[in-house]
Amino acid sequence: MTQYTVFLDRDGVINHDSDAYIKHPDEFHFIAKSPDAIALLNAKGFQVILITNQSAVGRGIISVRTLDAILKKMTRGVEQAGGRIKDIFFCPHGPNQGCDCRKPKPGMILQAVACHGIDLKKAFMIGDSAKDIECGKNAGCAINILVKTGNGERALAALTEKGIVPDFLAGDLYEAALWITANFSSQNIVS
Ligand SMILES: O=P(O)(O)OC[C@@H](O)[C@H]1O[C@@H](OP(=O)(O)O)[C@@H](O)[C@@H](O)[C@@H]1O
Ligand SMILES: [Mg+2]
Ligand SMILES: [Zn+2]
Repeated sequence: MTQYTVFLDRDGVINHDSDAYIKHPDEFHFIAKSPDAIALLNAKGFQVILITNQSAVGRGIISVRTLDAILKKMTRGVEQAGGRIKDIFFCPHGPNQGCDCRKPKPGMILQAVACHGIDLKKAFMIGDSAKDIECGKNAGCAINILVKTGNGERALAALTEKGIVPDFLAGDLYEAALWITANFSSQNIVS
């Protein structure tokens, strides 16, 4: 039976975001209990996959090498808390490059589905921006959760404007993980 999957946005969900981009590992700071949230999801049988726009690369602000160092710091912190991120998909392109992977396009999620045989009826997307929720919906994730950290409050207003309602609104990633693990177990999310 295929596993449950939680797709996670990075900036504003796992770590504090910056309007000036996260340009160096020293600028990467976990949001409280986000590593514990990933460990909790794993402990209950949910695999976690990262889906992140990193236009700072395409804008020439950081190199892929620096992005890799930032992601390694994130992965180390998650593993120290007993969690594991199964795979990382990032879009390095700028908004004007017309790629298929930049959220809200579903490309990164569809790539993950192809790589890992993911059942989207058993998949969640958690993000802090409207583009994360739209990405999850565009890909066909069963449950799309907005967190209030990062851009969350602005995103809620933007989504409401568009008539898009997240399936759940959580204070932060840890609250989202508590809700997921309390409400979903072995049956499909969408019958
Ligand atoms: O939240 P995720 O997808 O993990 O990453 C978002 C980041 O790539 C950056 O995305 C940028 O948007 P533009 O890409 O410049 O439109 C801005 O929102 C930055 O504040 C933010 O750090
Ligand atoms: Mg974000
Ligand atoms: Zn892209």
